[in-house]
Amino acid sequence: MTTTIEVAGDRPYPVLVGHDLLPELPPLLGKASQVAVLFASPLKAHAEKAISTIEGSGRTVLPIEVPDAEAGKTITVAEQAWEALGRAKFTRTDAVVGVGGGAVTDLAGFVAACWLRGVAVVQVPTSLLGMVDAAVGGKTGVNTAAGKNLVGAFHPPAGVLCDLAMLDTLPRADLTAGMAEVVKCGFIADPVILDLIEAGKRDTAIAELVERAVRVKAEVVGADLRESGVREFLNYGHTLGHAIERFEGYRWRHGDAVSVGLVFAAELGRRTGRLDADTAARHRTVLESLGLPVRYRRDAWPELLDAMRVDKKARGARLRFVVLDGLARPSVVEGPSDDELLAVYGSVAE
Ligand SMILES: NC(=O)c1ccc[n+]([C@@H]2O[C@H](COP(=O)([O-])OP(=O)(O)OC[C@H]3O[C@@H](n4cnc5c(N)ncnc54)[C@H](O)[C@@H]3O)[C@@H](O)[C@H]2O)c1
Ligand SMILES: O=C(O)C(=O)C[C@@H](O)[C@H](O)[C@H](O)COP(=O)(O)O
Ligand SMILES: [Zn+2]
Repeated sequence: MTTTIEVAGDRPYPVLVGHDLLPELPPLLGKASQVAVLFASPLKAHAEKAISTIEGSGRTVLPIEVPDAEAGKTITVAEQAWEALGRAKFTRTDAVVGVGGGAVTDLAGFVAACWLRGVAVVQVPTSLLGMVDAAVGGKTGVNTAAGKNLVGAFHPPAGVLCDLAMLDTLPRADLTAGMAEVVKCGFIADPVILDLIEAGKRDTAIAELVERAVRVKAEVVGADLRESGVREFLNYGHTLGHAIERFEGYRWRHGDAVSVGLVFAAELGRRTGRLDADTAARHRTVLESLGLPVRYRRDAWPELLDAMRVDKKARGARLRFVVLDGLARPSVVEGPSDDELLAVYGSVAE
């Protein structure tokens, strides 16, 4: 069964969740006569199926293979893709398709957002994290030495195909990392997600978990594409998470870093008197039960604090963190002192 979740906005678009969704791809490509398909080598087989489906609709395909994972999410790789589009004389009615995990869909979206100031992109996420988060919502971008996703654009896709069959080839560690964003959605908006995971239904209820997490994301980004309000809540756990990713030179999985960041944010909520101790402790328990990391290096703190200062939610010198006032009640805390933050870091430091 295929479920369609509509994302509202100036240009509403569908997110399809189900099996064998590639036949749904051509109608999302509009008037494109050329379609660039961005993919990394582990997804070559999946990309080839997408390519033959697009070719079967009478369009010309430009396959663009990019480096895998975060190694592909750079301005250099984006530039190489733009050069390829230039050589192919890609026009405004042509389209880009991203087939891959969140790194590839972020890159594909960014390439599409900038080419001729914006051509259509259709996302075919192949990782759990890509399906429940990265491919939905139109945040696109690349990493730089200064920090995670600091260069990018808001560019919503024309459609998203979450083909659950693709998860069969996803390495277990990447599936686990994706669960961190699913858990995030559970804490900020939909506690049934947490109940399902605690009942041990992570694998048997994967379709329901994906759908629930997509609905959380779709509702938020449909209301606030450009993150002027509620969209910040999707950044729960990310202030420290992104700092860890930078500290690790983008070699840690995003979801793993977010997992540590979620425990940190829960503790910040508890220490500032907003969140009850049981809900704070529940973060650690549920993430640990999934095999996600909940601790990080004590000696990294000065660099992590420095990295958090370029977080997009910061305003001037004031850091801002998403916290919980209770289960499914996200809010923002502004300007905690460095001493307070260090004390909170003690709860995840090892
Ligand atoms: N734009 C957004 O709103 C948003 C949201 C969340 C995360 N992100 C970004 O997404 C990225 C993380 O995404 P990710 O966790 O998917 O990591 P990833 O894209 O690095 O993929 C992880 C690994 O899994 C492989 N893989 C993916 N699907 C596969 C499949 N079906 N079969 C076999 N291998 C497969 C990839 O090739 C890669 O080696 C980060 O860059 C993060 O910043 C963006
Ligand atoms: O969609 C959003 O908004 C999010 O914050 C979702 C996050 O899971 C995601 O990692 C996002 O890329 C982070 O955005 P950033 O603006 O902090 O780079
Ligand atoms: Zn994230």
